Amino acid sequence: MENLKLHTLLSNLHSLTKFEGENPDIASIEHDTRKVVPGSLFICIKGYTVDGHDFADQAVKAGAVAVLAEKPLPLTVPVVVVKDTQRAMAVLADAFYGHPTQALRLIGITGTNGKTTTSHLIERIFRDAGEKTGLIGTMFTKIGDKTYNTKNTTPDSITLQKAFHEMCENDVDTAVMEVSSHALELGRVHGCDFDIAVFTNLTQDHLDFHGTMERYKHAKSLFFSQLGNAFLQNRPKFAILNADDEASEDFIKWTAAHILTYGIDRPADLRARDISITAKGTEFTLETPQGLRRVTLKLAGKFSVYNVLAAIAASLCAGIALDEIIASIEDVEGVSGRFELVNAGQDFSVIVDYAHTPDSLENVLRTVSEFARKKIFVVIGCGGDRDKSKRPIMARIACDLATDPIFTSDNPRSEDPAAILKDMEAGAAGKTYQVIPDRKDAIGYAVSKATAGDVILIAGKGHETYQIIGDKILDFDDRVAAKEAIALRFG
Ligand SMILES: CC(=O)N[C@H]1[C@@H](OP(=O)(O)OP(=O)(O)OC[C@H]2O[C@@H](n3ccc(=O)[nH]c3=O)[C@H](O)[C@@H]2O)O[C@H](CO)[C@@H](O)[C@@H]1O[C@H](C)C(=O)N[C@@H](C)C(=O)N[C@H](CCC(=O)O)C(=O)O
Ligand SMILES: Nc1ncnc2c1ncn2[C@@H]1O[C@H](COP(=O)(O)OP(=O)(O)OP(=O)(O)O)[C@@H](O)[C@H]1O
Ligand SMILES: N[C@H](CCC[C@H](N)C(=O)O)C(=O)O
Ligand SMILES: [Mg+2]
Repeated sequence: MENLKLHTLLSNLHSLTKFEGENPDIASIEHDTRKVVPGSLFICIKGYTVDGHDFADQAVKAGAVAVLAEKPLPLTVPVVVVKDTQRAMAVLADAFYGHPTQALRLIGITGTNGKTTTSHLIERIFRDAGEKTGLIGTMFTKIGDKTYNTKNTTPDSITLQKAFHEMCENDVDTAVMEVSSHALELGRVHGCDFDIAVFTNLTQDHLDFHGTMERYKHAKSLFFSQLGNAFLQNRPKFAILNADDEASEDFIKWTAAHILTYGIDRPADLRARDISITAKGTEFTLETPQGLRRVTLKLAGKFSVYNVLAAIAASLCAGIALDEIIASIEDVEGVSGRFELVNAGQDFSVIVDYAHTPDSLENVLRTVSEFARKKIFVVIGCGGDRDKSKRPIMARIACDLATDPIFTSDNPRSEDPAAILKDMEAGAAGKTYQVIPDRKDAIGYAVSKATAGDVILIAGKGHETYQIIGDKILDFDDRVAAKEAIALRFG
């Protein structure tokens, strides 16, 4: 990146009060002292844990040449005071990195479940169509063939714009990203010029953060109401909405973008009918304005059909040919940790899945029920420091839809694992279940009890390769734990 003068950078804020202080070169912008280098502009953010203003002097010691804050600070470098540093950070990040999303086709996916899966499907279609792609989401950030670890599903605005900038430098044509409700609420995607905004569904999660389903829905709706309000011929904006989810009815009213709907149960522009679940996956007939096609997926369940419909709709809006899209989709084997089969020579099925909400757990267990002929074991926990009200609901679903539910731990974080399990048990009064707090033991128990033809669903952690207990991040992978347990039993 070329250095920018502080005053030039600040002009992007369009503040009515002109900053008259010194005008150093800005080499980088950071909100985290741990990333500050000589020449950085440090932005103070009031966080949920600490206040970035308390770290400003540390930033200066690390080489920051200017500070953006919400109050005057006694520092040796210029301090620019704004009302809301979080908001200013998004504007400055976009400007510092050269407004990268204006040079990319940007596709975002929001919704409670299915964001990662749908984003991976879309990325695959565009790659097969010969485009260079970028991907940002829960599992990683990918630019061309390089992948980077991510902390958040949707990163903060600086990390985000930096990734987009790198995409532009690497000639990426299309960037596909997950847009979480937290990101929408906290303005992490302010300034991102989305071309296509996709909605998967809205069901219960994250009530610890949003408070009510209404507020949660409102956060999701921002994605569509903020989508380009100009009818540009060269860059039309599209909202891809799930006709079977009633939240879409409001999103349709609140967006000015062109709308394409998809669905199964209700009329939609793209509709799947005659769905049949086969041993190898799912088949359905696709109705589109461009004709009918029979589609054969290697992916399981009705919920996968929704993700596929959303991906097809987004790709059609970008002008990719329907038959090309279907060829790509039919070739997809699956997404890591989503309904992933673990085969280690055992005579029962073991499935690792990322279901960690009531709706996803119910969907995935219903899908299992469609082919399971004998017992269904489910190993399930609920995350610590996350929505407590979903715990009893998930436990009840596990008891209602599996024959052998086993409650265990899933990233207890700062909470006592026993207390989380008690919250779960409150939803399972009168039902039969086991409680095995150690996740490895819980998986071992299910594997030791399963017999030929049974199914074990290990839910909640999917692709995760860790278990967070207290402030320790321990190595843990459901797929490895299952394989080890199978090896122990069958030698
Ligand atoms: C609740 C929430 O969203 N928290 C996010 C927030 O953290 P925070 O407010 O606790 O930050 P903080 O630690 O108080 O720090 C405040 C400021 O001081 C700075 N600081 C702090 C310490 C230090 O030594 N030096 C320093 O400069 C920090 O960089 C920050 O600017 O800002 C951080 C940096 O951007 C985020 O990584 C962090 O996400 C945490 C890890 C998190 O768990 N978030 C979850 C709830 C979340 O956002 N989830 C959604 C996905 C949900 C889904 O997919 O279903 C997501 O998009 O990831
Ligand atoms: N369209 C869908 N509707 C309901 N459940 C789904 C759907 N797609 C996937 N799921 C279920 O949700 C789980 C998580 O899927 P995925 O990772 O794609 O969602 P996500 O929205 O990215 O989740 P997160 O917000 O945690 O990143 C899957 O393992 C599956 O059980
Ligand atoms: N994006 C979700 C992931 C939850 C995954 C589950 N394993 C847990 O830790 O609760 C969250 O941060 O709430
Ligand atoms: Mg995700």
